[in-house]
Amino acid sequence: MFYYLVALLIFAVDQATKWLIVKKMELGQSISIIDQVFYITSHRNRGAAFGILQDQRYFFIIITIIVVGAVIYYLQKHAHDTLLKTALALVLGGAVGNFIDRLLHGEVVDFLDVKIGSYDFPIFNVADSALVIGVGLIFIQSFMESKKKETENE
Ligand SMILES: CCC[C@@H]1OC(=O)[C@@H](C)C[C@H](C)CCCCC(=O)CCC[C@@H](CC)/C=C/C=C(\COC)CC[C@@H](O)[C@@H](O)C[C@H](O)CNC1=O
Repeated sequence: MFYYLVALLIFAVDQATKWLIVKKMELGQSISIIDQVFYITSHRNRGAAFGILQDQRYFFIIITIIVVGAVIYYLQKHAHDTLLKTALALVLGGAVGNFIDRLLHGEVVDFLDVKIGSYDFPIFNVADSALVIGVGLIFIQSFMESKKKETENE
């Protein structure tokens, strides 16, 4: 139950920040936070990561429903490890955050604009961050699990 509250918190922060960007900034407007490194830029994406598959709204909605279903099933049935449950809560909160954008508007609000040297990383949002961190933690947890099994079998 606690992990659903974590997901709800991620979802609420994601939606609140997107709402502020839509209300307080013009599309395309950019505010420098750390010059040459970090900007808040009001952007919309009708695709997935890196803007792939533009305008595949219903495809993304279906994929997200599958992702959310799998995460809830796993949270209920198989996840016992705190790290894994936290990771799944991050993925759940992030997936639902972008899902609501796609369902209501057919596009996702992005605003975190990071420039790494000359490379301008795709503008993303809180939901994307939670998704990437959540998936990263799942990889770390499964790697740790396999290491533990290896030492047990020795
Ligand atoms: C993070 C998953 C993207 C997120 O997936 C979602 O919603 C899920 C729940 C539903 C998708 C339809 C299905 C997952 C597709 C898999 C995927 O995408 C592989 C990603 C690899 C990963 C390797 C590290 C890149 C990460 C990139 C970015 C995130 O950087 C922090 C840049 C984000 C910007 O392009 C921004 O415009 C994106 C926009 O906000 C819409 N977001 C989505 O589609």
